[in-house]
Amino acid sequence: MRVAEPRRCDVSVATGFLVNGDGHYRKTYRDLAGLYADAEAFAAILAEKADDVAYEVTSYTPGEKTSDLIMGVTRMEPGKVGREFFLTRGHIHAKGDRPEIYHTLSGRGIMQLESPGGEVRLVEMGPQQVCYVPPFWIHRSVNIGSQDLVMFFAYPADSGQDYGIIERSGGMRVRVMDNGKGGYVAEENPAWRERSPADVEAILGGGEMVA
Ligand SMILES: O=P(O)(O)OC[C@H]1O[C@](O)(CO)[C@@H](O)[C@@H]1O
Ligand SMILES: [Fe+2]
Repeated sequence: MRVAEPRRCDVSVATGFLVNGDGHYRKTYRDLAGLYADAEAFAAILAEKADDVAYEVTSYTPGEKTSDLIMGVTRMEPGKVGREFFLTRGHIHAKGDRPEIYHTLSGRGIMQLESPGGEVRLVEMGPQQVCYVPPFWIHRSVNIGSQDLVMFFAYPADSGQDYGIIERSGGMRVRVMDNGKGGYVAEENPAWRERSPADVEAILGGGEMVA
């Protein structure tokens, strides 16, 4: 068996890019339709900057196996839709037992986590703090600061992303909102629907998790 070549990439914290990677995608505000609670405020953002970049990901994918690690950098703009802070779409890994790490390089964020059973964890993320996202947690990042949120991430290359799990439950269970005092508050999402025990079991697939 031939061994893979090492790869050196550079992280540009200032631009929020992984330099010398092999992947790059952008999400515009138009791409984020349906994620936010305040439809009127979202329409106003679309009217102003529908095709501007809301967040972008530069990455390096060395292979496709469980034993390959995709690594990259996510850069997310600061801002709010109404009182709700800007966020990534969020997903669970299609292979749910795959974990992920996120290392915050700059900005202030929340790693918003939700277990299949509906438990919620909000992990505050500042520079040089690393969040371990265990297997089976739905995860999304939220920019609660006034600057770009820049995070390095790594996860097994065969993880995949399942976005439907959030859509099917009417969004994530809480929304991270401006508390009007320079901080955030988690508010219940009234549209959220609990997953059935059968759904939860299908997601966990006999795997183990703590929460
Ligand atoms: O894939 P989403 O939920 O739009 O969010 C993007 C973030 O998640 C990732 O897909 C990694 O799991 C990164 O590309 C980035 O940190
Ligand atoms: Fe992920």
